[in-house]
Amino acid sequence: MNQIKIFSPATVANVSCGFDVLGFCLDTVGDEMIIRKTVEKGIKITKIDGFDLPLETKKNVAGVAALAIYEDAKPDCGFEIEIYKKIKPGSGIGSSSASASGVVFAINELLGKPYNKTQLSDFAMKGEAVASGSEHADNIAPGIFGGFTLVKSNQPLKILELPTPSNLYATLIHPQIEVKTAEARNILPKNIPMQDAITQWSNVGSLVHALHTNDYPLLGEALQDVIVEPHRSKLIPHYNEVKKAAISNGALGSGISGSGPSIFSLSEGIETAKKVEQAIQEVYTKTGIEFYTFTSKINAEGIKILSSE
Ligand SMILES: Nc1ncnc2c1ncn2[C@@H]1O[C@H](COP(=O)(O)OP(=O)(O)OP(=O)(O)O)[C@@H](O)[C@H]1O
Ligand SMILES: N[C@@H](CCO)C(=O)O
Repeated sequence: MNQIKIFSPATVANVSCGFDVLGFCLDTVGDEMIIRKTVEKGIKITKIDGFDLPLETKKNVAGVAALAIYEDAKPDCGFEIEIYKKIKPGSGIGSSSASASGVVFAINELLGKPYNKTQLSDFAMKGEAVASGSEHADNIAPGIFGGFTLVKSNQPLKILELPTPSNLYATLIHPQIEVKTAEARNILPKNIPMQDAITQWSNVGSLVHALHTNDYPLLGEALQDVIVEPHRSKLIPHYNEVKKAAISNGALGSGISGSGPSIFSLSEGIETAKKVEQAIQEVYTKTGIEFYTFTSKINAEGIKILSSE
């Protein structure tokens, strides 16, 4: 195989209570990438379509992630990368992570799959760090593994695959403002009250249990964030109204997607998710702020191969 085209999906990190550890994979939105072997050694980004991002290898998360796997594998060839970007950078649905995960997945395929998914996530994290200023795998893991994932530890990297309830749908709204992950991390407190920690870890445990037992009401109860949301929700206009509209129209719960500004809601069944999407659109239409919404099933597969030659 000399060339591969892949779909690298958008992802939702944190999932309310699981800051830096929980994430899930979306299906309807994602980037496409073409990666091909070259005789000339090294990593080159030859095209970025859609958004104005650096072509320079060491300034682009895709380039840095590609270098991480390339320097470890030491293959007898180089790689060039084309990125067809559909996920807006700074949207909170894992734009940078889709590039980092996609490229390492593709290079691994071109090399004959010498690495496992955890090793690929480790390489991708090196790229993600360029965007956010810290290494975290909560967007990368759901992209590479698919479904819901929990990052048990970063060093050594250990990722747990959680079950994906088949009738669970995510509705996303992306207000057209940019929140940089690095900035959204800087506003967080360094210490948290014990009572908040207790509430949060009770919710993380409950959410994992709910996924294992298909307990939708418990999943809804667990979608609470008493630590990060109070600080970051201030960066998102009409955040509380969106949440209220989603929940009063049947959503199990809502929260900030990654570091925002996107807001996610989870619903049981596509009909409810579509009703939630409409209610959220009504809230935002009145504000005059540009936005887009979409509803997606949870993508249990993760990154997909579109073609290869
Ligand atoms: N290939 C790339 N794709 C997207 N962003 C990139 C890429 N390479 C570098 N960047 C930089 O990364 C930053 C966007 O990443 P950031 O983590 O802030 O957003 P995000 O990935 O959409 O959010 P989140 O991780 O919260 O879902 C921008 O400053 C952008 O210039
Ligand atoms: N866990 C990360 C996800 C965004 O990259 C954060 O919330 O800062």
